[in-house]
Amino acid sequence: MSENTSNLAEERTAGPTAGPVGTGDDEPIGASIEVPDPGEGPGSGASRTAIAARGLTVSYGDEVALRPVDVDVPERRVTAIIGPSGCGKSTFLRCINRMNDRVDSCRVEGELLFEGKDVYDDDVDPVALRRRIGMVFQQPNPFPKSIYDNVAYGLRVQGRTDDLDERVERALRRSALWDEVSHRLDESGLELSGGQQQRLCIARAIAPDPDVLLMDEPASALDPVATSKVEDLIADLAEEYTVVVVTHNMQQAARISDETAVFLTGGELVEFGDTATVFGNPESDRVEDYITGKFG
Ligand SMILES: Nc1ncnc2c1ncn2[C@@H]1O[C@H](COP(=O)(O)OP(=O)(O)OP(=O)(O)O)[C@@H](O)[C@H]1O
Repeated sequence: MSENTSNLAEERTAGPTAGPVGTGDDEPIGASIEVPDPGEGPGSGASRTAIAARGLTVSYGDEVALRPVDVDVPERRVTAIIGPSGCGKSTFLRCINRMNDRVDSCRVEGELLFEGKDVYDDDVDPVALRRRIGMVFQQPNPFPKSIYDNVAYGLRVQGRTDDLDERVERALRRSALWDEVSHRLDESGLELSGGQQQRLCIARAIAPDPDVLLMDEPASALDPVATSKVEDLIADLAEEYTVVVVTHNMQQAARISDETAVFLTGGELVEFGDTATVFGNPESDRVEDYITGKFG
């Protein structure tokens, strides 16, 4: 994993993290969710904590969006965040790399620790933080630049232009896009299909080699084939990165994640645990009602 978090305060770099954040409608809840066996999953095995919330509370003006949240997100695993519309999933995700800083009315209390350091400490540079915690949004949002320049963007901003070709190729291979674009790297990223654009955005996010990848409904704007490719990719990425993914789609959460956090109305984290247990044998009756479609 990476060097000490103290460099969060030292770097002055920009990452390609900005972009539209979409919100979608809840997808219909399927009658049956295939539950993996406990211990199965993309990144099975003991893992240390990468991100921890301690009494994390978030309000927009007078409206409380997250009630005190305590959670430990393990390193190099896929953690899914599920829950009904408006329960604070995106708010939680955006706390992790301080995207909420951009919202004037947003007030954050409590602690959000990344490798033990509170990301809201005064000496943390949010831009340096976002270099280590990349983000992918619901709507694919490539820059109006070539495929190559999209992937190279964050590296160039950081002045890391040595071995640029190799780094771009590696990110595109890691995103399962290289074979489809290697012969047309000079073409605009906007000319790719929606699913390819989303994998390009993933390549752009991982090219600067972050530790964490935050994904806000990364497949909800995609067709089933493209969704399946992105799901496969998410599982692969957990070999190298800590992945936190917000999804409305419970089947998807069950398929791709090792851990699942269930937020319910009012911004309450009601259950967090390994995905097989959360879906197969939840502790909370409210969570059981939610995942079986009795409300939500
Ligand atoms: N920029 C904002 N300004 C004011 N209120 C906001 C803002 N963003 C979110 N909220 C409010 O905070 C609450 C949580 O919203 P959030 O987008 O985090 O929920 P969500 O679970 O991700 O919803 P969805 O599944 O619909 O995307 C909602 O009541 C929402 O209206």
